[in-house]
Amino acid sequence: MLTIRNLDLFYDCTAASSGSGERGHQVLFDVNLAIEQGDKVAIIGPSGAGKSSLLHYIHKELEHQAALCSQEQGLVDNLSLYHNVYMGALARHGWWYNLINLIRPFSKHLTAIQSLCDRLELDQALTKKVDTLSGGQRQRVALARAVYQRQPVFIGDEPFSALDPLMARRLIEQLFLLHTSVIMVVHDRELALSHFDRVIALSRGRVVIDSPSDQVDKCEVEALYQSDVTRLKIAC
Ligand SMILES: Nc1ncnc2c1ncn2[C@@H]1O[C@H](COP(=O)(O)OP(=O)(O)OP(=O)(O)O)[C@@H](O)[C@H]1O
Repeated sequence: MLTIRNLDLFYDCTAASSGSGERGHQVLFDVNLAIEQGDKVAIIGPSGAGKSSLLHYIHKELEHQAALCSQEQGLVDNLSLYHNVYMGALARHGWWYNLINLIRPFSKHLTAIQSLCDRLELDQALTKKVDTLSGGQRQRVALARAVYQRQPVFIGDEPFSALDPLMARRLIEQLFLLHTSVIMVVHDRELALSHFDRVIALSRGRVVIDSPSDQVDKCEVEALYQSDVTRLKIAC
């Protein structure tokens, strides 16, 4: 589905064949990856390792078959939960259809969005404005909007950071049912190892682990995070 070879990425997200100071701050170094259809991939690594940068690069490459749920949710506060989720479907319809639906929602979409919200444990009225929702509820609205794009690939940048771990596990199972492939930055290492088929770990812009999750050495993962802490302590 996607092959990345010798990727060097700079802060302006320009890909180049080799590292060079003149391109600015380099964030990814010589990344080589192949992502297949059906893969359920967790991307882990310490803060600043380059996870979001890699994820956005992957989204750019898979743009026409992938829905992105990014950290910047981009919800429209004075619109309802329904309208925010419906935004995922805007590209599937013409402007006239979208305009009518904005004024008077079609029952077909009301039913589909209600059912999706039920699956994502979002038990709020569809008419509720999103600025009255909690952080975790807003995160699930953003999640629902991405799912409502109905793309085969789901790409998520820590979409569960405001949710309790048990709910996060249930929602991942729903995402796996709703998408052929899932590629997600995950902060919770336990979750990455227990629920995803494959784990990619980054450290300082390099891929240091790319393995089936049941073959990942947990000590190696912990050392990855620990080495970052040690580095910080030495710097202090
Ligand atoms: N737009 C940007 N301009 C300049 N530097 C950037 C930009 N975006 C990211 N960076 C830098 O790139 C590096 C990797 O950032 P990135 O957000 O990809 O890391 P991350 O692993 O996702 O971090 P976190 O877990 O904290 O979200 C960091 O050093 C960051 O400061």
